[in-house]
Amino acid sequence: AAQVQGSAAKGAAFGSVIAVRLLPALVLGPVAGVLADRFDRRYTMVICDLLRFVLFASIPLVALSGLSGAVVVGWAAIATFLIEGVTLIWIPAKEAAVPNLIPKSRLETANQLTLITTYGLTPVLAAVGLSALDASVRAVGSDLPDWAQPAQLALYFNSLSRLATAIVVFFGIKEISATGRGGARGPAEESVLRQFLDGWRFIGRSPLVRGLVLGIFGAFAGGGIVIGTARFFTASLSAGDAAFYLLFGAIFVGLAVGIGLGPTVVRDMSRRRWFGVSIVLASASVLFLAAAIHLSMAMLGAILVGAGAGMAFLAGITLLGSEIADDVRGRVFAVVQTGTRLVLMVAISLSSLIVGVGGSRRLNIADLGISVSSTRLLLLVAGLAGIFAGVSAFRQMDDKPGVPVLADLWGSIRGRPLAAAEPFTSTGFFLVFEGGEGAGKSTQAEALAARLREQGREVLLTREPGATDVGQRIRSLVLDQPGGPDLSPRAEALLYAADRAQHVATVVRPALSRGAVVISDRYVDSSLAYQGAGRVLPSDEVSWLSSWATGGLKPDLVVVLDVEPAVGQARITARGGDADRLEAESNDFHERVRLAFLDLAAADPRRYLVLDASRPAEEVTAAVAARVTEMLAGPDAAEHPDPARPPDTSVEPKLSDAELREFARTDAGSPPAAARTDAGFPPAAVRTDAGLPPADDHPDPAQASVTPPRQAPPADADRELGTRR
Ligand SMILES: Nc1ncnc2c1ncn2[C@@H]1O[C@H](COP(=O)(O)OP(=O)(O)OP(=O)(O)O)[C@@H](O)[C@H]1O
Ligand SMILES: Cc1cn([C@H]2C[C@H](O)[C@@H](COP(=O)(O)O)O2)c(=O)[nH]c1=O
Repeated sequence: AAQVQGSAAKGAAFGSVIAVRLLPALVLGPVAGVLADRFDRRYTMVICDLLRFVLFASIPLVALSGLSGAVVVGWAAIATFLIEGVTLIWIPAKEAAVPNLIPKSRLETANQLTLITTYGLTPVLAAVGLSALDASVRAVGSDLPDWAQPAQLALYFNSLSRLATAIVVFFGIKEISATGRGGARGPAEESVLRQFLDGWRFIGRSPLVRGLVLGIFGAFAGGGIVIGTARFFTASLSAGDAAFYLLFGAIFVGLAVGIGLGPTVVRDMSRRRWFGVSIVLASASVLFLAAAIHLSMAMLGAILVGAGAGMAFLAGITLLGSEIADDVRGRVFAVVQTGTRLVLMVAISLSSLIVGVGGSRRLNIADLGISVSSTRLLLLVAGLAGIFAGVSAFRQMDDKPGVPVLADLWGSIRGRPLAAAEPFTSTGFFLVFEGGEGAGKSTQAEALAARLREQGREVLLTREPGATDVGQRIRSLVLDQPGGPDLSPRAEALLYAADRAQHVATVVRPALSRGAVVISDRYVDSSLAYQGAGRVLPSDEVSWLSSWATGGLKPDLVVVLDVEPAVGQARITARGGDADRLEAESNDFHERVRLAFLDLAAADPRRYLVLDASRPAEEVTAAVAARVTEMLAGPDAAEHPDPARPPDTSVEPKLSDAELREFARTDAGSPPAAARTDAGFPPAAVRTDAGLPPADDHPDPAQASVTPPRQAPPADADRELGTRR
């Protein structure tokens, strides 16, 4: 088509070639999915294979029949077209059946095997086998009968391989009928049209599927552009055909590496996240290709493109297989299959047309005479579009909102993926006071609690360690001295984490679920500062431990009361009593602790308020109250205009139970914007950390009592921890 003279004719020729290649996919693709979901998949596969057996065999047989060359070629084209069509029906039936035969945990390994054999081993074996056949047939002599020509033999082989598959599937894998959408159920009751429309509706409605489809199409579009521009690209490197094949080979090496080693490298990383990250990797590598000035750079880029695409492909089909219900799986696979063909063909054809026409242009920018190649521009656009698709897919599918992706990836590679926030719905506000010894945390926490109660809010004043029965025992283990246990830093970190886990599960979460304002004297940052910076344990490990203990619960606001250790120490001495194990640590230790608090605050200024705690207590209280009032009024002020009235939990959650359940099944990664928690805003709105809480995670407010650490709780509804000293 590209060689046709005249741009209009060229365009028409291109259009027809694309149309002919895509017609079977366009016509049969949508129906294929309905067939896979409507009928017994085993019979569908067997019938398709028998048809392919006949069609493949017919090509050489017609050639032998003595009909004219035009008829032979014409039939070969028609048969190929029909084979393509039948294959389009066979693939979704097979793809939708596989997840029913394999345990979910082994699906990825099965997909690895399928992809490596389909795209790696089998084509190579076929090429080697065919050339061996060709060589041995030629060795026999030139006067071979027509039926024994290598191409004819290859077609008979194809034909027989379909017959073999049909026999194996029919007699050997009867489970295909017994599981999932099997023949026992017979054709579905809805009409084909209805099923077809339902399939599309499902894809449009489900963020997971939308994300997958978007990501896969984006990746294929990028891949198509890379293939379409490859020859021009090697020319722009002043390299010849050999370089073109080298780059092509590099992409396949990358694919094999991605598919073969990807899961071993990322280990337990969420597959939803891995999918998005892989697409971004592939697309960023396309950008790298666009900028390559040497063949070695291009080779590296091509390997990375392949690796990213291979990982995305593997993650994508595994997610499709494992997360999509059996009754729509065939239709989803069919859409993906049809769409990818379409996107790939259009991307290859259009990109080669554009770069063919565009060539290389010399732009005179400020007399610099810069040469801009349309190939590279196109690669640039493809890379950017791919990154956009990857990021969008990631956002749609993310099942760990709030967990930083690079840290999560790194944790996964090291074998310690970060935990997703625990499912949880909150209408409350969580505030933490942090700081060194004697900074005034208890003083400020009590003052704030009193103010908020005056406004009619339910306030829970609590602390770490020691807010629960278990916590009190832990507190005396970690802090009592002399005569206390000689704790190692790790044991100390684990004890604080255990106290926190109990505290969050039995005190903090229940109160937040009720809509209370929870004020805690110390929380996670104390572990990061004392065990991390103070005891010099790796802070990411301490952070992981705390995040695991709390199920990812983050405060809405952390107030860091900053004071020089000497000043705090003087206040404690003035207060009287013996220094505990940590108070008795060196000045250097307490300096490290102080700097750690300041570093934590600097890294996330929206969630922290750092105050100079050497100022008079009342000034500090006023500053805290101003920030808290602003946050509590925040974007939700209109929702709870009367501060004397606690938030109306009867309107929460905003989604019905059924919607929440659906949401949790298909979209646990994307809580509605109003319900997000990680950034701290909106404080008084519903907080769902990860979609639907399991049934027993809805604590009964009546039972969600706080165990007082030192004295009985006051009789009123607000529960308070006793004064500590
Ligand atoms: N801004 C302030 N200026 C002077 N003294 C203060 C100030 N805030 C608190 N104090 C006093 O300092 C002492 C320690 O205060 P507080 O118990 O509130 O500190 P803390 O940070 O909770 O201590 P700890 O680290 O032991 O938990 C108390 O006697 C308190 O009255
Ligand atoms: C939560 C937490 C606390 N610590 C240390 C900090 C203090 O020295 C004590 C608690 O005493 P306080 O008088 O109640 O402030 O424990 C820690 O090292 N790690 C933590 O996670």
